[in-house]
Amino acid sequence: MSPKTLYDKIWDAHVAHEADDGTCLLYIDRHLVHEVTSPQAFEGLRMAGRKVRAPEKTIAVPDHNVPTTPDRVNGIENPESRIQVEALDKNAKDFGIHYYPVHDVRQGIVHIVGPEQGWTLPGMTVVCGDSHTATHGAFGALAHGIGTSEVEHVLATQTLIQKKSKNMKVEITGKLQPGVTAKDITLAVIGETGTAGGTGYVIEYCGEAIRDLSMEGRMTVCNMAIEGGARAGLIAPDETTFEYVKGRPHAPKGAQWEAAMDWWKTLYTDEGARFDKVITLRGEDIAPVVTWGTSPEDVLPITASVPHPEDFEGGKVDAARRSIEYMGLEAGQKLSDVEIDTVFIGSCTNGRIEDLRAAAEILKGKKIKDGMRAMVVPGSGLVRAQAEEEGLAEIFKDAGFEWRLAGCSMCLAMNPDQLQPGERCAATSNRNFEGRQGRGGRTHLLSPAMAAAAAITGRLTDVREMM
Ligand SMILES: CC(C)[C@H](C(=O)O)[C@@H](O)C(=O)O
Ligand code: SF4
Repeated sequence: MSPKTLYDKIWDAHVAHEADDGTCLLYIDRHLVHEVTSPQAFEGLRMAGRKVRAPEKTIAVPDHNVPTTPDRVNGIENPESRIQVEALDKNAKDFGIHYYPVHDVRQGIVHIVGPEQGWTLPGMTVVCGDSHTATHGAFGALAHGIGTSEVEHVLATQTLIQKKSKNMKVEITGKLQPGVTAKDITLAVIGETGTAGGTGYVIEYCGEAIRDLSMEGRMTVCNMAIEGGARAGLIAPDETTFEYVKGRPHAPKGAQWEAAMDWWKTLYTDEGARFDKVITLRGEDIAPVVTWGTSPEDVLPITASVPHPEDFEGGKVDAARRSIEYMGLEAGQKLSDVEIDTVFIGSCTNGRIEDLRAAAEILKGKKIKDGMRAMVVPGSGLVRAQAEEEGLAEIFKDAGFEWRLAGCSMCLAMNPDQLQPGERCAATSNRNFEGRQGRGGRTHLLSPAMAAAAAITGRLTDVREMM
């Protein structure tokens, strides 16, 4: 048998049918659902008189629209948001799927809840009507976003029509320097490949620096595969993965666990398997980074300066000029001189307990800059509870942060957590598009530790100065 990549193996194990032109019908193991991209899909089923094919493999949670203040128990004020969340409440009930409603402590961002509850397992196919489904690839699962019509198709059939992508390897060799995190890795990779570098590929991340990451760090890396244009990102499962999964509410148990492990242990890229594209970065060369523009590829070490548009080539010159103008920056200005007024710690990229620990470590015994608006939005109710138990919540509150309830929040500002025009935010999320965090708002992407450092000084700051 010819050697296979990890992606090849998972793909081959899930193809139910292959047409002559290579289009495949892929079996789907887990379907995650949130309130934004599912209402029409359920409505389609209803109109056709169909049921959800595998309700036991379908998991829903409201996250994008939910307010994160304690008064959310009184309901959602914004009518559009309320309609979407209420539709999910009703659809979950009518179709009998697993559901974590707003008042459930397990509620949170779908990509944090899935792994936390043990729904996401190695070797699975995982889909969701959401681009950051790539997160689940950290378990060695083939996980990617789908559109609303595909959501309906998966609900009805538990299959998806797909063509296979090409194989890309992103290797991070060696060790990371102090102050450098999974977020810096994933941003640095996009800085290298650009937002289109992964188009048409599924990325396998590998190398010592990836192996050394915790599961949470691996989720951060895979989360942003989509920002690099890839269909999905994945990491071969290992002891770190198995240990994380074991004992989670929906993970297999007893003999089923043993059987699962037999399959999971075969999930690696065979010696000699062929990749269509390979990128290698040295872990030692990665610095704490920050974005300066309005695309995730606009990334530089915090020690650098805002670039000059002329430094770019072709169409990028104009894009850089526009980015710098929108961001209210000046070419040549030191990034560490850029003043910020808002800090957002949260999102499916960096809203897990280790992210909160990393930020709290920097904030301990310190205060945020006068006038700064800073908030921590834990990725799930369970992350929030854990942080309270560990005393992290107190550290954040003592420093001057708002301590919120779980949801997507200011990552994309579909709920009331928004930037005002001209406000500038250091954010641990994954997209810095124009107006992403509120119309006219400006976003700098960075790691949780870097966000904490910026909250204290009031400007983009090299976290290594505070360690
Ligand atoms: C709302 C949803 C469809 C969207 C996505 O697909 O990613 C959102 O989660 C985002 O991060 O922009
Ligand atoms: S936290 Fe942000 S990136 Fe993640 S699913 Fe929610 S809106 Fe999308």
